[in-house]
Amino acid sequence: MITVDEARAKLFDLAAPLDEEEVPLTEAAGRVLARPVAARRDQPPFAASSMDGYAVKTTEVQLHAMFKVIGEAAAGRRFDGAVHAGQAVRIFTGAPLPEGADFVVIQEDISRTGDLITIVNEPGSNDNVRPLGGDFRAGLTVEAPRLLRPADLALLAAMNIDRVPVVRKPTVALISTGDELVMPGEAPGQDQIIASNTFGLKAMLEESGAEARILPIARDSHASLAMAFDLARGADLVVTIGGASVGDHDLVGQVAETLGMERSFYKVLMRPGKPLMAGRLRGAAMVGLPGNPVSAMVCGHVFVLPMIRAMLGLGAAAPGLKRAELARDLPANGPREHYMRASVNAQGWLTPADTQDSSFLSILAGSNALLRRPIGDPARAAGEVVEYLSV
Ligand SMILES: Nc1nc2c(c(=O)[nH]1)N[C@H]1C(S)=C(S)[C@@H](COP(=O)(O)OP(=O)(O)OC[C@H]3O[C@@H](n4cnc5c(N)ncnc54)[C@H](O)[C@@H]3O)O[C@H]1N2
Ligand code: MOO
Repeated sequence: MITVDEARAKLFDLAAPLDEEEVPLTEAAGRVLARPVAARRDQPPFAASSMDGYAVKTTEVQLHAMFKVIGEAAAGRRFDGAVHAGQAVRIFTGAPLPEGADFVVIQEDISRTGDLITIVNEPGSNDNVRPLGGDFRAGLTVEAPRLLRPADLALLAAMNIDRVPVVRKPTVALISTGDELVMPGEAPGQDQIIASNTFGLKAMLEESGAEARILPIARDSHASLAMAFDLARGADLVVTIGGASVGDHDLVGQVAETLGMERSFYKVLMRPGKPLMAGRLRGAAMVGLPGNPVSAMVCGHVFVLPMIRAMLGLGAAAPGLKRAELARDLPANGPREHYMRASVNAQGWLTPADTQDSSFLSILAGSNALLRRPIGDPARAAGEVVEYLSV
């Protein structure tokens, strides 16, 4: 058996970064920028007023000074002409500063009678002018790879980028396997349960930028599993759930190998998640998750999400760990890396759940952390600092 880190390294070998595609700016949120893009213009493209007021010459700005208003400059409509000594142009926020003017006196500091204005309050030294290119100059680049957030989209728009090169979304085919499973909403037979893992995994994967497709449940037979693998053709990653262990009906590995799967590894020193398998099948990465619902979700966080990030060009990295103080004592850990369901409160105290059964989804859903206990971790006392993964 290999360690969690060794398994993840092997999974990264199966998860090469995908190629790029171009999408309209409106569809670029949450996507990963594939290569640097450069601003097509200066912003602002002219010296602009940052306030509503009057544009004048700095040298003439002083308390009680008087000016004649000779025109108006609004956002989108500049004043055609120049400001000379003793003159002012009515100006609004965002308007280009007229030629000859380099200061905007805000209207609160002005008294106006007809075409004449007087500065009635101390105007201060702030010129209320945004210089040309003050925000950015043409050629400024947004670097890649970068997960595009709302502020990035606003910046790209201002840069006049209407189509954005992004990394293609990894497509994932999710296959639940087992004679005991029915889909949510169906009427289960006496010995049946509802397929749950696929739904949790689909949500998890899509939150991370993949596109996941839930395939029909595969039954515990060669023919049914082979058909499911056929339906998965075209996906970048095929994820099976269940049938990974050593029972007579655990056929996933066997069937995948008959179809040509080159195995990368089987079984990891991990709890839950021991019977994890992975390989390459028909040009796609294949990951076989254990069927126990919590095991499948934990493996999703520890292995599948890092693979998705690698495919998105965000690098091959383990999920980030945070630190908290243990709220109670814990016995020594055994020979497998343990991911314990736990809750971290606002004060930073982490309480492991009393029940760690790898099939209890109610416990997982009530947790916000997976406490990571290294192989052979000694007993820990309340108050010790431990590492966890936010979930
Ligand atoms: N003799 C041994 N038995 C088992 C071992 C072992 O080492 N020796 N390992 C145990 C561990 S650990 C795990 S984890 C499970 C995983 O087994 P499989 O991957 O083969 O999973 P199944 O047997 O198909 O199912 C396990 C369990 O999960 C339920 N399940 C399966 N798929 C779904 C789904 N999509 N949604 C909800 N629930 C699902 C299934 O009904 C079973 O109850 O093996 C242990 N056994
Ligand atoms: O490895 Mo299993 O996932 O402990 O339940």
